[in-house]
Amino acid sequence: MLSVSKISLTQFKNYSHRSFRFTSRIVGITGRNGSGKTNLLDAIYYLCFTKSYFSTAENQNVQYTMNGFRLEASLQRHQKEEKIVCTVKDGKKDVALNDESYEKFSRHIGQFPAVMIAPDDAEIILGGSEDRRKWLDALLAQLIPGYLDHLIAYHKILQQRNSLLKAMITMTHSPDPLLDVFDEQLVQHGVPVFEARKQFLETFIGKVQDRYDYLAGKHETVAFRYQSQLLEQPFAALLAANRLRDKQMQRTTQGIHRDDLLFLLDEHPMKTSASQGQRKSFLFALKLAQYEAIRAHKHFPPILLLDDVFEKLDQERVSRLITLVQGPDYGQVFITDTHGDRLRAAFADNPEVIQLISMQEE
Ligand SMILES: Nc1ncnc2c1ncn2[C@@H]1O[C@H](COP(=O)(O)OP(=O)(O)OP(=O)(O)O)[C@@H](O)[C@H]1O
Repeated sequence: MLSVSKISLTQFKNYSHRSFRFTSRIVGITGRNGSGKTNLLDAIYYLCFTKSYFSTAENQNVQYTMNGFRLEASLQRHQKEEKIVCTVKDGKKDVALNDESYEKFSRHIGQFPAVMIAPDDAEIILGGSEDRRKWLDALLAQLIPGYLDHLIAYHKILQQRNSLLKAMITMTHSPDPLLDVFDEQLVQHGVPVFEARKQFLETFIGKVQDRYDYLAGKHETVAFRYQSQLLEQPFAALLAANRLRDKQMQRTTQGIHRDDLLFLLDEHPMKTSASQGQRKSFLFALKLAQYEAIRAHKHFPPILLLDDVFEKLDQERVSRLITLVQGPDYGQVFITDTHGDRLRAAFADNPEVIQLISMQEE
């Protein structure tokens, strides 16, 4: 079992300094709009992933006018107490587990698995292919050792290759020998990422379908289609066949950085055909299936962070979700809501299972 028992936030977003103790398996966080509920979930996410779920720019996590923040948490993992500290000061980040700083943050990912379900997740369906890759990569990084390292290396080489393609016009010598080297490295790091994505998605859809049917209370067929240029030809051949085109376009046109996922509901694209309610159910199903995949892989349940679920799902779906997360397959769950009464009522059958924390209390 993995759980957070204590967290302290200093100069993190709207928090000057505040500590919280978590004493139950289910923690309800209540408070007005803008009181910092989501920011608290994000702090927990940050400690697990060494980055915010919401903000890509680190300075957005630092309290306005300050020059750094500190997050510290005590966690229980397999009956052992662990301490994680993340600090950012003057743009420099440090992450330490039990007082030992990481040289590579990627070593931390997957050790303290967590899944966030938040309003912005709609982008996974409605946004561009980058949003879907980001979701899939965050998931696979927790499951497959080395996945993140391959992905980071791939993107670094891709950037160098693209810079070379742009600089080519001003060059007096042929860029081909250097492109050969980059291509070899792209294949070396791109193929394992492609294989991991392909293999994972083949079986994952079954889990999503189960969760969708459970939440919706009826059966509608959901499906994915993994779209990758690497399904058509081996990567090395693709790069070779498109070199001239890449030179003309001044960028790398083929590769796993172009992968996408097509989500289907009853064989129609979810993005354009599904209703808002169907999309919401699908997103929850996707995230819950993600949770289960991680649990099955790690042999212990991840931390589940549920932001504003009551605003997103109808009462019937919320009550199915609440029943599910109280079950034996789930570990520590954090749920935010603006209404304490609504949260209390949702757990009326089992009130002792939930600890309620109000943002208004200091
Ligand atoms: N870098 C920052 N420095 C200071 N305050 C910040 C920073 N970033 C965000 N905030 C503040 O945090 C608050 C938002 O907090 P959060 O999103 O956690 O609220 P919430 O309780 O989840 O609200 P809602 O119920 O509307 O979802 C806003 O008042 C915002 O101004």
